[in-house]
Amino acid sequence: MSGGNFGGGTALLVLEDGRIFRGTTFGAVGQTLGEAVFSTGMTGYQETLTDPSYHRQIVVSTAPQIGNTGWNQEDNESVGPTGDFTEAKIWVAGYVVRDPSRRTSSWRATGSLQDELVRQGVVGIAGIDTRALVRHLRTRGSMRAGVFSGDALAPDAELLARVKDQPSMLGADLAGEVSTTSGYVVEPVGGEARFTVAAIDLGIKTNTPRMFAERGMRVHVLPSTATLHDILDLEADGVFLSNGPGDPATADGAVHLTKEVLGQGLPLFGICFGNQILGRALGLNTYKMKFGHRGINIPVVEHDTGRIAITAQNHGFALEGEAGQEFATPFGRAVISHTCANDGAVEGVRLLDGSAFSVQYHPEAAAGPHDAAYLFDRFTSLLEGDKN
Ligand SMILES: NC(=O)CC[C@H](N)C(=O)O
Repeated sequence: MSGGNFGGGTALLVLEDGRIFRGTTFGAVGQTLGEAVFSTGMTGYQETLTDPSYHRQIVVSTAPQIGNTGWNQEDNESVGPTGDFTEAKIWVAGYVVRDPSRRTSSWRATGSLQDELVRQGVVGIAGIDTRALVRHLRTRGSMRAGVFSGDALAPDAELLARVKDQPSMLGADLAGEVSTTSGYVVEPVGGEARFTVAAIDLGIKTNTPRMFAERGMRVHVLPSTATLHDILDLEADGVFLSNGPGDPATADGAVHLTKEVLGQGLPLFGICFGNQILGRALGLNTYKMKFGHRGINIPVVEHDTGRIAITAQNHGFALEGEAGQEFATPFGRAVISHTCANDGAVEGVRLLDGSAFSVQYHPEAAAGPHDAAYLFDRFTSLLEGDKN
């Protein structure tokens, strides 16, 4: 299978602090704007590219060779516009790599990464010294950026002006831009549903409903605008708050809904953006991290047990708080249950009575290690009535 035709033309990556990296065209030719962030995952580029949480971000891959396994119809993490799992959108705004594979080699591949980027009009850049770029982003922090090639090329000062003209990720309200508008249902694996879960889609990854379905749950994936009435109408046994893009400080609607759900005493579980929203509903604040956590080998400590899980992560914001800190909320006492072993960032919260809990990392693990899959079992036990 051919790897596609790339590397022909000049492409520029322009950062908002004026630093410019020169490379070659990769994927679509043209212009894209977004926040430059880096991911350290050595595998799973298709899951990363299709994760709706990356909406409006230009992703830099620290893994130097990208594209070896091409593109397949199984690893998509977004749902297609018609609810079709095989026809998934690439959500990243742009893709920055060192060395794109010239050849696709996988029995699952239906095409090349290059061709899929072109088909979906996603502008990339290759031949970049990604080590230098990532060191720059670690020192200066994630920042606004643009990739330019073909007709979009212009004098540096003009490109920089375009980069600075875009809105910042701080204050960006994006969940409504990626959420399903109609809702859809994911049926339990093996027939009869043991429980019904209302999943609020703020940018949900496809593997999450699948994890519930494998545990005998019927999952109603609801739009980000869903109300408590929608949840009660379904007679849902529990509520799930998904991952998603943007600044959690803007997600007032989801925070309000979460408070209502907690007020009803319905079991609640959240992942990533969902963790930030549960935290806010419990009275915590969020902040923008310098360069965030994006990768598939990030260690997290669970304070109850001292157990460490190696986790998949993708977040640029975090909750304020200290490891093991307990605090009062209108819904009972809560605790900062998990923190990152690298930098102490908050990675989980829960109500002490066990009825609501969430994590900043990705137990659905697509891509990533499966250490944290037990959290789906914990939610299952919670729906069975066991709060521990
Ligand atoms: N993956 C996510 O849910 C990301 C949450 C949020 N947008 C952040 O960057 O922190």
